[in-house]
Amino acid sequence: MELPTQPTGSDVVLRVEGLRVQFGSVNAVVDTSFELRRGEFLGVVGESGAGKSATAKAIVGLLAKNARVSGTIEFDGKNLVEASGAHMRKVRGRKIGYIFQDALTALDPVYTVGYQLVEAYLASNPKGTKAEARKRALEILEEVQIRDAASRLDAYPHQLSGGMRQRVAIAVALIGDPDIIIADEPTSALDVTVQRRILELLQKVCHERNAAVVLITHDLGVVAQTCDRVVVLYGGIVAEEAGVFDLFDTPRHPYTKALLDSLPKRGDKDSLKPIPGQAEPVIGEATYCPFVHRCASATAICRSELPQPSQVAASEVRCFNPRIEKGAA
Ligand SMILES: Nc1ncnc2c1ncn2[C@@H]1O[C@H](COP(=O)(O)OP(=O)(O)OP(=O)(O)O)[C@@H](O)[C@H]1O
Repeated sequence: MELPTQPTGSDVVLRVEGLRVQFGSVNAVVDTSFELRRGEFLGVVGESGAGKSATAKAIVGLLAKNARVSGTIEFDGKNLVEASGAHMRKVRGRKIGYIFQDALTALDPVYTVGYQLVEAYLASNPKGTKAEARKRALEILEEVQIRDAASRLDAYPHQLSGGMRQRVAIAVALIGDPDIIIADEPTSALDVTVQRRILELLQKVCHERNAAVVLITHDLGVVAQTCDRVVVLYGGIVAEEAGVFDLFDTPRHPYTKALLDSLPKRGDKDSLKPIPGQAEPVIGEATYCPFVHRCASATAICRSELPQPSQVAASEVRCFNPRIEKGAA
């Protein structure tokens, strides 16, 4: 289906509307909507099973074959949900780059770093020459701060450390100059210091290119460090969407509040409050709030209806009983 280009403002580069992903009777993504604006870092946060990866994979067309997808993922005037495999192969890597948690799965173990960068460059620049691609590969390795970049071109992925591999994965994602990067838990396999450096690098190189980033993570610390705006997923719906400052300052959804309370506070081990209970997969139609079993603010309506998005001050919230602080609009 052809869609009119940019219907919701010229700075919107990707629009997800009513996205649904089902694996048999499991509703991995129930009904998810958000927009991504040019040059911004959008965090998609939530616990395991919330539907983060399914959302990311739907955007790049890499869902498992048993997935049923509906809704709209509007990019460049097309609904990617209905796009052909050939169209997705053109979009992926060239216009939408992606970085996954484990660079070892993203990088091909049998090819050198240089070969993979050259291939990625030529896929996005079919008229380019091998010499040009090799030059660009070297430049981008230097840009992602790989020391001794010239000799690393001939290295195989397993010869590099985890942090270096993730830098190479970032280089592969960026070499085609995409408008968007989807980064799914890009640093969770790395130790904390390497994680911080990689995130700073991702921020720097994406800001320089004005590339927008969807950063998928279960780690609110990562969100605070890097993101402009945040989408909180729970049970396959967007529980809350807000600017990063508003989200941390005045969480409106009881789940967002619980997530923030579950973070360890500096110097106060007793402050940590884990969220009681466990997230449950959504089986069949979603007819009530998915957070209801764990929510201290739940009322009768939460058990019988799925809340729709509503605006509370600067946040969009799907909750019948959002947190409305004194003084908030
Ligand atoms: N290929 C699949 N077949 C069947 N069910 C799947 C498949 N992939 C995901 N699911 C289910 O869909 C739901 C959402 O999974 P998803 O991987 O999107 O969650 P997530 O938020 O990314 O979690 P995590 O942080 O653990 O990766 C889960 O209940 C999961 O078991």
